[in-house]
Amino acid sequence: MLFSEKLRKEADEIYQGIFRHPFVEGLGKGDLDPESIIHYVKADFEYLNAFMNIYGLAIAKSTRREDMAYFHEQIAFVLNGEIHPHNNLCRVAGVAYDDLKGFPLPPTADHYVSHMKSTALTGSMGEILAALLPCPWTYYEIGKYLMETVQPKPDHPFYEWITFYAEDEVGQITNELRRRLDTWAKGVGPDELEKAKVAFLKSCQLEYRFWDMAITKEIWPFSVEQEVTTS
Ligand SMILES: Cc1ncc(C[n+]2csc(CCO)c2C)c(N)n1
Repeated sequence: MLFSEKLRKEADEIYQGIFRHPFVEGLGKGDLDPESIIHYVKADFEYLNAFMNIYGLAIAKSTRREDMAYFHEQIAFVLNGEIHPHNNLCRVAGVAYDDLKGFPLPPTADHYVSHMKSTALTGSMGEILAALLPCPWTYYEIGKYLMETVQPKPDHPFYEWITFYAEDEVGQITNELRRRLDTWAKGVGPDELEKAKVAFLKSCQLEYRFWDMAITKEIWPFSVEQEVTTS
């Protein structure tokens, strides 16, 4: 069994929890609370900015041009592609996308980004790939799950969101990340594999919590000024 297949098996309970999460159910039913959508998009815009920073850290660690080119391509996808599902969410919530940019990350999103950043700074290439993988992989599976269970028509409120993540492009991103992780895994010992597994499972848990964060509209306990470094 490939390393990524083992990871997927270990994380199955978390994936099933994500498919049944109220936010994901709401996407399927088309009846999400606009305030939860707004909370999600505000956090996700900054999460995606941090995600691009992390790809930049991965480039800094790369020793092969081929790896640099790969991470560079991924930045372009996040920059240009992920706008579409966000625009869909904003339209349903009745808000302008520009009004949701530049907000500090709520605690869970902050934790998720910190986990990926510290892994990128201190971990091996395999650990970095493992920490990044649940991001496209859980969304691709959510997309496919909603396609199968809801079979949305173009008039479904979240048709673009669902079809965007169920599409081949996100599938290919997932498969390419898996392929790279599996190649790395073949050349390292059990201690290295264990560290990558821990990084992967933590990101899966934080994907679950990210949905929770939107439903509960999670905020910091005190409203002190917080720095936002991107816009
Ligand atoms: C919390 C959170 N997790 C995953 C995604 C989806 N996503 C983000 S970047 C990317 C491409 C990876 O190269 C994908 C599929 C999201 N938007 N927000």
